[in-house]
Amino acid sequence: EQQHQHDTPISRFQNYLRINTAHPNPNYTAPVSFLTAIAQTLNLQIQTLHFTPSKSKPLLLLTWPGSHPSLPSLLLNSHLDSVPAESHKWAHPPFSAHRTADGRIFARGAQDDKCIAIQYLEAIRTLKAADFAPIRPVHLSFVPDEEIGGLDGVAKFAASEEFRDLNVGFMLDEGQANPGDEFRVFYADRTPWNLIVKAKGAPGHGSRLYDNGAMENLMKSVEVMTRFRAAQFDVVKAGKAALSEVISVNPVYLKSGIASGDGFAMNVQPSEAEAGFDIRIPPTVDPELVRKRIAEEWAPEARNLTYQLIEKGPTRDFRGRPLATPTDDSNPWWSVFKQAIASAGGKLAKPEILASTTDARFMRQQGIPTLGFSPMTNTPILLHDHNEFLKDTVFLKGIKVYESVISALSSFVEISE
Ligand SMILES: CSCC[C@H](NC=O)C(=O)O
Ligand SMILES: [Zn+2]
Ligand SMILES: [Zn+2]
Repeated sequence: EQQHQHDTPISRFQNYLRINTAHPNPNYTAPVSFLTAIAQTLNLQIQTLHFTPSKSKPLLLLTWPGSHPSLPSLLLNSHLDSVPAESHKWAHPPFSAHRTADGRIFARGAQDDKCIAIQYLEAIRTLKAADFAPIRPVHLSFVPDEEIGGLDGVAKFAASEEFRDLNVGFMLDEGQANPGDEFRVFYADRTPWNLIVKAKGAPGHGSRLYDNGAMENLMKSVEVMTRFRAAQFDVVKAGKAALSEVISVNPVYLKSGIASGDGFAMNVQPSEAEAGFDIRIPPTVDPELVRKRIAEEWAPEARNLTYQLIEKGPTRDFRGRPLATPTDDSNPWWSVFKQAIASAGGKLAKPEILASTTDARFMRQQGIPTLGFSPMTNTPILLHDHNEFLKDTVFLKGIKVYESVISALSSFVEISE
């Protein structure tokens, strides 16, 4: 039966997955054309925005107008790009969107996050077919470069006049799968920092023992950071916090040595050494304390160390508050969202902080309440992994969930006290 249906929610999902938008050279033209064509069939308003002079990083913005255009709107966000895939390590090619007999659809982006892009649109298709009309405007943004930090995507969009004109009251962005049967929801991300520590020291013969070599200076630094890492991890291991609630510090590269031929001069102690770290800061931590720790303990000048700290996005909103969206009755959007999940027959897990990072931080910076949500239950967490897949039944159930969520969020009118 399925084989005879060439234009279904599943086939549209598969066709979207077949567009290779993996870094380092994501094709942004093809997905924008593909989604534009769908938007035309749904009679949505269509805009393509550019925030780079070369116009190579389009942002597609769709609008379903509301009957009360002056009310704050709902924004549904997803990113166009994906991380690279090592094809030869996959059971099915990562841009084939191959569907197995048991319904698993394999593709890079199946979970992260092309599912939600098509689910938003399919939910709108169903709602329109049922003559549902939103009170608030509903906007959909399909953005470039999330996987590389979003600086030419959401960061510029969130700061733009076009964005201000949307008068966004609430945003939904991507979340993460759950192997269990509850829907996960995320009220904050951790902020990513890159730290590069550089050591200098006296060079010398490989046989000599002396103080203050570059390697020794760097390794002391690595030791101190490793101890901090272990202490944070112990808190998690003791069950006192989730992984996403502590600071993570992970070394990602080490660089030193005097090149010689195909290898290194083994009897020369080098005069320079360098290490790179991925650091993630939860919203509960004062970032200033981490900056201080880096300067005083991890890379002190006194040990001949210098460092470069690249903070990839904000840690506080424009009022100086942590980037976290309230998930209690103080946030009317939360209550409506929660109720809509229940109406769709779903169970909601306890709201979490996301261990990684999404575009949501730039919206929270603007003070816009934003939840991370990808309706994937009974699904292994495969984002950025080999053999990323999503089951057809899970994908279709997600459309139903969004029908409930989009209709509820776009039609509630806040009762002011
Ligand atoms: C430097 S921002 C990188 C954003 C990226 N997002 C998804 O994986 C992440 O590493 O969490
Ligand atoms: Zn993602
Ligand atoms: Zn990702």
